[in-house]
Amino acid sequence: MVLLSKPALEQFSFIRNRKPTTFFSGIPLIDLSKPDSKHLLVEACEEFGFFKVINHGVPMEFISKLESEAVNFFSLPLSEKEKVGPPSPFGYGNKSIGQNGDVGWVEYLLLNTNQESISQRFSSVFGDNPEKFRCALNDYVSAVKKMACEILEMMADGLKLQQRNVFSKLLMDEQSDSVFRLNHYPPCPEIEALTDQNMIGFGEHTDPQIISLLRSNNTSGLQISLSDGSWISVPPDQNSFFVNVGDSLQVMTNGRFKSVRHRVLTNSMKARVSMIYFGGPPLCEKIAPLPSLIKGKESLYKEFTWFEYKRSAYSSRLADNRLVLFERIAAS
Ligand SMILES: C=C1C[C@]23C[C@@]1(O)CC[C@H]2[C@@]12CCC[C@@](C)(C(=O)O1)[C@H]2[C@@H]3C(=O)O
Ligand SMILES: O=C(O)CCC(=O)C(=O)O
Ligand SMILES: [Fe+2]
Repeated sequence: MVLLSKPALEQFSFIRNRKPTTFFSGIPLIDLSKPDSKHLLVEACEEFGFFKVINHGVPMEFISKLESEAVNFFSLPLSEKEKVGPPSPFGYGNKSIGQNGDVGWVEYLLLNTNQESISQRFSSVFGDNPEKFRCALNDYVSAVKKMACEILEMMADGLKLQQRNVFSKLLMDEQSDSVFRLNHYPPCPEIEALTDQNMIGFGEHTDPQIISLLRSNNTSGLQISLSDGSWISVPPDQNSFFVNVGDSLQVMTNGRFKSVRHRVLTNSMKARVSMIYFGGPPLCEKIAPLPSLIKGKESLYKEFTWFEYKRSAYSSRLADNRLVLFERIAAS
């Protein structure tokens, strides 16, 4: 990324009242090796829509290999990276997020998890060994998807649902519309010194899918919003995964689980590199509250297909509440 002139800076958002970061120590910690974690997991999804996972089973080798491929890619000259951009919606993006005017201090690669299309489009930038990137991606995504399914099955158990694969089967489906994203947030010490504010790397939003699994290097920046609207900084941990409840899971649990609003502030000293797997259902899948989670209550959402939701998401701004369109108006 290149440094910007003052007028060019105006397109970015900043956070005022810059204070030294204080990290929140109350993020729920889920140990996947303990079957009893299912209760903690349900509590975490109800209170925060967010938690940290240890003993996740993803080999460190897979993580390091993909991270190093990502670092290599982002170190290429801009002209090379732009050969696989702009994202439509997949591909390399720089500062622009989505198609509707959102910008952040970030560059990224947005991919669908269909390996065929990745290899074809990316072979030019991955130079003499595109296979290496493809393998690293494949190993990582398969391991993370497995973890996502385990977590979703523990959630179903914790919710006492009869069908423990009610959520995970959507990710396991061949047609699952899952997405993978590599984000790079370069440090920007000059800009932050000039303005004495933190820049927004990735503006506030909720993830539309069912579940997102995020792994970052040891650079801070991720913040989540609590139910009172305050923002808290998540202590980075390169050995763990962070999990977000997505909008679709909020709907399927009839609002019992909350999709977490989150954002990323840039770190003025260190680059942040994150890799996120967004587990989504097939496009034709009907998303609606599960009957057993409505019992005795009102259904809070109308039924819609993932295709309908996604179409509406892609015409929204990042910070929009995308679920309002699908809420049922309570009968009075
Ligand atoms: C501004 C946008 C970017 C986004 C598509 C959208 O129109 C609204 C949702 C955004 C988001 C957030 C989570 C990850 C992501 C890939 C997704 O599925 O929805 C992004 C989309 C994107 O970056 O294209
Ligand atoms: O890069 C991060 O740490 C989070 C980014 C994010 O929330 C997203 O890509 O949806
Ligand atoms: Fe996100």
